[in-house]
Amino acid sequence: MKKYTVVVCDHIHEAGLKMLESDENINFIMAADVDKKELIETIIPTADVAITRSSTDVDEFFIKNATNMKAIVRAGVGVDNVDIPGCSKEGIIVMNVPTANTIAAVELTMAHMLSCMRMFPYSHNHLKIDRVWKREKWYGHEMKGKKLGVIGFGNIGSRVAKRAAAFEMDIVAYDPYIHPSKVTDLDMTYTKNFEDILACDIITIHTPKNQETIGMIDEAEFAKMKDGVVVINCARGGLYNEEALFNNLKSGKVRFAGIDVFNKEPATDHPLLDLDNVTVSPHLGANTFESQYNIGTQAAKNAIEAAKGIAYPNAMNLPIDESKIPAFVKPFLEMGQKIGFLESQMNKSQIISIKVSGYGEISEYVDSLSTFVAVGAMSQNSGDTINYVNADFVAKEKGIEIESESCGDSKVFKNLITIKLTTSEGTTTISATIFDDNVQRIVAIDGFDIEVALRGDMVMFKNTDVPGVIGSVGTVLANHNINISDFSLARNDQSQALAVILVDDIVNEETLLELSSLKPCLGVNYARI
Ligand SMILES: NC(=O)c1ccc[n+]([C@@H]2O[C@H](COP(=O)([O-])OP(=O)(O)OC[C@H]3O[C@@H](n4cnc5c(N)ncnc54)[C@H](O)[C@@H]3O)[C@@H](O)[C@H]2O)c1
Ligand SMILES: O=C(O)[C@H](O)COP(=O)(O)O
Repeated sequence: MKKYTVVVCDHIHEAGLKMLESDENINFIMAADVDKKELIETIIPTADVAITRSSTDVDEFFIKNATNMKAIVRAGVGVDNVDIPGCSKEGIIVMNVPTANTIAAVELTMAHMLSCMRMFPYSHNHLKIDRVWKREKWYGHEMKGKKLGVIGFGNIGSRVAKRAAAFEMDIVAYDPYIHPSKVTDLDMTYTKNFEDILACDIITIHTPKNQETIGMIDEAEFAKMKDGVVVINCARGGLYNEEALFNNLKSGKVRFAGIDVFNKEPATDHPLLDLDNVTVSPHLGANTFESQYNIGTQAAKNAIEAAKGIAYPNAMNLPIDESKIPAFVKPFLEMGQKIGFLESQMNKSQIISIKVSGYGEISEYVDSLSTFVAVGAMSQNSGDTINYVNADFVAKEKGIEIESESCGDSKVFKNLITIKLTTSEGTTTISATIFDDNVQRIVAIDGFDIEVALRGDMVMFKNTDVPGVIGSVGTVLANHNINISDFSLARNDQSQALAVILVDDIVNEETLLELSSLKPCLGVNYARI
């Protein structure tokens, strides 16, 4: 029985571990407490799938050692510590578990907000640790009537806003990537002007960490804030420049900050910890029993499915999200891959370019289609190492140009794809469609209108259009004991003919040579689909 190795690199809920343990196809290794260098050097090379969290960086070192890896499941949301392009290059699919910890992070954000407004941890410690009862020291501020600036109105930001609205706060949201109605439908203010956020009483950030958002709030932004502003970060360390945050907390410009995440974690020696106007937590946004149960079980399920090649839920680097494509597209993708494979066999030399054109509704999906065609075309030379994740990278590395074009409607077919493969020795162009009964059909090869199925062993015989050719070709094949299952013929206006012959047996070199030595022959190609 085939066994797949799933390595768990960080702690996940026991229920998830049990799922892995009880699957008979899974060889499961719990490596959360293994030193990271040892993990990567000795265990990662054996893994088909790895489950990670923010404590395991999937960086160049990790990827270099992930020689057997098919997929990585990030048991949580943030993938800022996963080198996604690096994984794509090696054909590793990256998945996350996007919404399972949303509520946990939302509620921790509210906890920090309330703590900052009432200095709660400090009054708590004053009484509990120092045993001082000094109520006049701990005047807080109310949330009601204050302006809350929410940066990033996704799963977490939008829910923080709803909870803050229940505290009767005025919400201003900044998120250029959503439709404003997502905010205005909730009777909140949507702004495209970042300064509106900087003018708020409390600012909370909920964006991913990427090149655009790192240091999004720096000295210049702090300078524009209200004196006595409160800032919260339960998203990712570094979204507020930490040095600027420290300076502005120290000066009192920022009255209080609630911080769950740090640029470098673990952060036990961070300067922010020396200040007495911050509430801090050690990256606890996802740490509730409910959320960890949900994440652990979903991550385990996804890892098992990915290991077995069944599904890749929430894959971030596949060319297409299968759950979002209409059913009619899938057979075209499959057929595109087959045609890429066929053309690369018809024209066995260095591939220079691949051009994919789509007519009809399929034209909206030509980009995804071109990836599938590239997988088919390159698999002839690259075998197992080519897949949908790395095809575009490998093509680029090999200097293969991939082009896709969306054309209008086809004059004849509801949907039509045309794939042109250019190699150092010539060009092959095939057009194909899917008939209503879901049958894949080639409808043209190199300018010949010919209807052919895409299957099995195919001999393409091109000749000058003179009498007797069909008989001669049939005789050669019969002499070699090769049975013909289908014979299609087309002619062009240059007195040439093309026969596509589907045969039941493998055609060897000797037979192909004999065919090409027939007098009217202009070329013979053979492909196995
Ligand atoms: N502290 C924790 O333990 C914890 C837990 C869960 C999530 N997170 C982090 O919280 C953040 C938000 O997670 P989510 O689940 O809400 O993600 P999400 O993808 O649902 O929402 C992110 C939102 O940010 C917006 N955005 C992106 N770039 C932006 C920009 N430049 N300016 C303004 N808005 C921008 C996006 O349009 C999106 O609406 C992520 O960084 C995630 O890693 C932290
Ligand atoms: O992005 C996330 O999902 C959170 O930051 C949680 O990270 P963690 O899984 O390392 O706790």
